Amino acid sequence: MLAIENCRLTWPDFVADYSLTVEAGSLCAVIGPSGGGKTTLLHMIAGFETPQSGRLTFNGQNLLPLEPAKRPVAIVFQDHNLFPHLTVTQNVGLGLRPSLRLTDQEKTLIESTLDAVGLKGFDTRRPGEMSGGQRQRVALARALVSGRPLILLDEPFSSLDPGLRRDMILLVDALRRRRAVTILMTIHTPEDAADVADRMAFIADGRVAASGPPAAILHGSLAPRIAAAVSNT
Ligand SMILES: Nc1ncnc2c1ncn2[C@@H]1O[C@H](COP(=O)(O)OP(=O)(O)OP(=O)(O)O)[C@@H](O)[C@H]1O
Repeated sequence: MLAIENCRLTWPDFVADYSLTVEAGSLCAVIGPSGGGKTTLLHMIAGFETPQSGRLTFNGQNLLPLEPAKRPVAIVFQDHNLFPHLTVTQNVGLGLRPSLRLTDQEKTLIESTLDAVGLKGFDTRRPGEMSGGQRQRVALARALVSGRPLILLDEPFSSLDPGLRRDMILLVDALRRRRAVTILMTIHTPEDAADVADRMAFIADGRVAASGPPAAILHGSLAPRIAAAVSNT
């Protein structure tokens, strides 16, 4: 289980105080108004931001003393951070070995992961030769090959058209079931994830204002705030 207890971050114009639990192996969609603190939450879990107080554990392990590379966490950014001069295999290989001196076993793992995300045969392509959706699949494959059990997706599919976005969310759902990973995904279009997420967390003003089953969040007392947040993004 991912357990975030009163993790507090303070800047001159923004204060966050997060509390949230996410069961291991589940998919939690993080929604809320722009500037509410969704990305900051993911950055804190990944170790890019350090809370002044609070507790952050994953399956009982305290993450706070660990630098980002040592955390059991892989993060996929909206702009996917692929290197344009590297092939698909090399970009994914960076998730395993930054030196890119890949063993045969690692190359096989990359091949099977590319297959799992629907990119069989794309291994020698470069990002510039692929569509936006295909590039996001490469970034997803890089996170998956790392073998890290907690995957954070920060608005990964918002630049895709609605049909493709939905396909990608279904792919994420299938992969997390097959690989038993825990996923936190920020999303501007909650309805895309309503039937696949186990949990939805609504974040505003640096706090988790509510979390629970998607139907309860989307149709509960927060519905007007969620509708306003979605229409403003
Ligand atoms: N390192 C930092 N220094 C100062 N302020 C920061 C820092 N990191 C985040 N913030 C502030 O935290 C607030 C929340 O930003 P965040 O990016 O987490 O929101 P968000 O909900 O992800 O928004 P969006 O949906 O627009 O991406 C913003 O006001 C931002 O300026």
